[in-house]
Amino acid sequence: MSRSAPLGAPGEARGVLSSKPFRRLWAALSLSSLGDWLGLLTLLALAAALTADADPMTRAYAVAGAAAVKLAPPVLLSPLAGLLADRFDRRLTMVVADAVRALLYLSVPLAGRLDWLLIAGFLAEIAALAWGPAKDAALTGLVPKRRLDQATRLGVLTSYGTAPVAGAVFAVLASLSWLVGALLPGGGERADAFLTPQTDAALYAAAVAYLAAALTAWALPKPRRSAAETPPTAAPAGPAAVPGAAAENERTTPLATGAQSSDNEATAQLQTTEAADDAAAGNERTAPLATGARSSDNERTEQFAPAPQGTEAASAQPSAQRPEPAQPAEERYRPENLLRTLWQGGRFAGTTPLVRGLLAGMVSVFPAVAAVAGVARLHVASLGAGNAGFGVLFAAVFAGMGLGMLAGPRILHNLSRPRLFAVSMAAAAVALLAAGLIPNMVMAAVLVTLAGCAAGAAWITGITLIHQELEEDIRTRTLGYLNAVARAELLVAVVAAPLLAAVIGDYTLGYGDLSYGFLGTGAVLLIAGVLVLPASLITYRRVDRGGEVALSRELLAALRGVPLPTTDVQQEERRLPGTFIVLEGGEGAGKSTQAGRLSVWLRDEGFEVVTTREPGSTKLGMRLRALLLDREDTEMSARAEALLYAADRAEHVSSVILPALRRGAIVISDRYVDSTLAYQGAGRELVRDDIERVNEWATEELVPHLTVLLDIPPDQGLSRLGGTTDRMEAESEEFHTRVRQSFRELAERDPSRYLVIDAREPAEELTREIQRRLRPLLPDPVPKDAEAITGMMPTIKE
Ligand SMILES: Nc1ncnc2c1ncn2[C@@H]1O[C@H](COP(=O)(O)OP(=O)(O)O)[C@@H](O)[C@H]1O
Ligand SMILES: Cc1cn([C@H]2C[C@H](O)[C@@H](COP(=O)(O)OP(=O)(O)O)O2)c(=O)[nH]c1=O
Repeated sequence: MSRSAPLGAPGEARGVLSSKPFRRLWAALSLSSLGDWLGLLTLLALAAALTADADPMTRAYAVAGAAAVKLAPPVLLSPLAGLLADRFDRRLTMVVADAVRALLYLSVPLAGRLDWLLIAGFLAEIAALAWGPAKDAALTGLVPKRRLDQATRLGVLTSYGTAPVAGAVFAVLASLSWLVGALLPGGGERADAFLTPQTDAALYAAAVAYLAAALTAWALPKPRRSAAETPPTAAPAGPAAVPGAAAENERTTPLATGAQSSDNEATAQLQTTEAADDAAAGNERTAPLATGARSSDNERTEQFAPAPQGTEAASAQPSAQRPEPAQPAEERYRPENLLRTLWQGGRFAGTTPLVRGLLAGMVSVFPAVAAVAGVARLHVASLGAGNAGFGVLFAAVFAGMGLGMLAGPRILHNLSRPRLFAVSMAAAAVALLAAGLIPNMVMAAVLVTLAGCAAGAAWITGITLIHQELEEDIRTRTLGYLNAVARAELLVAVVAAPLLAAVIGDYTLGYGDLSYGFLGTGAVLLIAGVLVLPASLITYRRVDRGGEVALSRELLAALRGVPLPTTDVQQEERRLPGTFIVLEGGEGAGKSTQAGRLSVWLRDEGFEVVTTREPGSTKLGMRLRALLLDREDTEMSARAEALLYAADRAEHVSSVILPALRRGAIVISDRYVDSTLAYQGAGRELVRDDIERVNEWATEELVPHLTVLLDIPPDQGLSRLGGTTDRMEAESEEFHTRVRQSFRELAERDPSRYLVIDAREPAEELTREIQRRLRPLLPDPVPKDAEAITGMMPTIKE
């Protein structure tokens, strides 16, 4: 499993959304998720509203209870989903579950009672338990297998992307109904922050969203798939799942525990043979209990499902209509068993110190941010804001998280990932601390956004690191475990947060004329920050690989967007005794001439010298060189060209340069990575970052100690070369001018690692300049007899 494409990459979304049936399913999922989030918001707000006159503790119980009924069922009752899964037609299940939820949410404002609020909320979640597996199975049926991962990721992204939307909708509806209430006769008294009509509007909106989702699901086509494909194990959706883990866990995570995955394999095998049986026996093998329901569902489905393209003619003839099984065996869904995952998970988690540190960090950040959602309603009330403020705060946390996931790693891309992880954790902690201490609504919204942003960045970085660090098998289990822990934590944190706030209570601290309102809800945020801060320090210790550049220096460089000159340190880390020198420059600049002169000088000094060049210093390289410089082959795409140079380089580094450096030799290479950056990056106008990444990988991040840039105007360099030109030399003047400019920019970026000289000077003068710069870098000379080895290495043309 390769690293996942970035979440929600536009290209990715476009790819899956080009399928019309999936677009429908996606619309149904979006509407349903919107309903979920609106439901959560209204339940929390209404619980507070209905207990507005009660004491703070009762109110906290009401809010915590509302959170519990909404979040506990997916955690505690996930085995039930297994019983429900595949018992009924999936499309019908989705429609019914959405319709039931719509009716339940409609009934809440009509009843206007706390006990019914809690019961209705709970029942709605039971309906959601049936909806989830049905949606996942529908996904398998509608999306081609190769797109399934993308579709699942888009689905998870949508589940969370709708959270800030719901927050904003809630805020707008609350403000509007407040306004209407205030304008009505006697409105002055009714414009109360806790007034239920404000939440009623959002409940109606949730009901409308569910109804629209039901209608959209109704229009879904009947799934058809080939029998041999294995079922997906869907990523969890809805408020109870965890963004990063779910997004990255691909489709196998929920079945992450050992027992489950073996179950799954067994099922997959079984299903393949069963599917064949199905085709022959018309699904007679189906469990008796389900048969009746299925066949009638099936008929209905046949009537409503649009015929697939190209089969209209066939289906017009009754004899051609052979009922297909409503629930083909290969699509049978195995839901996750969250409790089992939690129970079994700890055994394999944390195989290396880095992973242990990451896991510890991630499980400490998540509940801290979840606590914000738990206290948000009561906190905004204490800050004098009403439901609209609650909507804003809720939207702020989730929008912040989304932003952090998308932008965090990009903005600070020069910071090492383990450090980015720990720094993001600390930033989330500080933002929470400040949010807890500053009793002001606007500041709360800003700080909570920042905390969400930092937590989102930490989460996505942690997931990426886990992907990098762990082998596929253990990684899948780890992500599954993490997902399960985070969901359980979300439940505990959201429920416990309001209770803790009520237990702490509000205080006014006075000093002379000054007074400071210390809020119980603020204290919860403060505690969250206080807990995460030391956790971030411990995590930093664990995940930081040590011996690197000071964090402050690296952080500053990352914020300024400049790469850190870590090369010396990296070389040190590698403990390579050799010295790596590269000559760069345009055509005819005199690189080979200088390489030859320098090697003569260095050998005289007693060093083992390896002079080499790119492309073409290895067997493979020679073939690549022939391909790359063949004038006949003008059709090559720029990317292919860049990759071929990188391939040549990978072979060069691993079979020539690194072995020589390990021996302690001085390696002089005529061209290296900068040539690709200049020729393919600037010359062919490819994205420099992409080339850098590919080359970092190809070279195992080997960076020269010194790069000598022989700078010369292209026309003068080219005029020095006699005879025929190769494919690159034959490029236009503008091309070579861009190449020259790019070389100069690369040198300016990191002057400590470059020597730029005017290559128009006489060769002897150039050699002297290089010698002056090189002397301090050279190690103690080695015995003369090492030169024998040098003779074996590829030589530079003179
Ligand atoms: N400093 C210099 N001044 C004038 N001519 C030079 C100088 N250095 C090299 N040359 C000549 O220029 C031509 C190209 O030099 P070469 O070292 O092969 O360049 P490159 O390897 O950069 O393509 C050769 O004929 C060489 O003798
Ligand atoms: C190493 C490298 C070379 N090149 C081009 C530059 C040169 O035109 C050609 C190498 O040919 P070569 O004959 O070795 O040229 P020079 O003597 O000037 O080094 O390949 C790239 O475009 N990208 C690269 O990464």
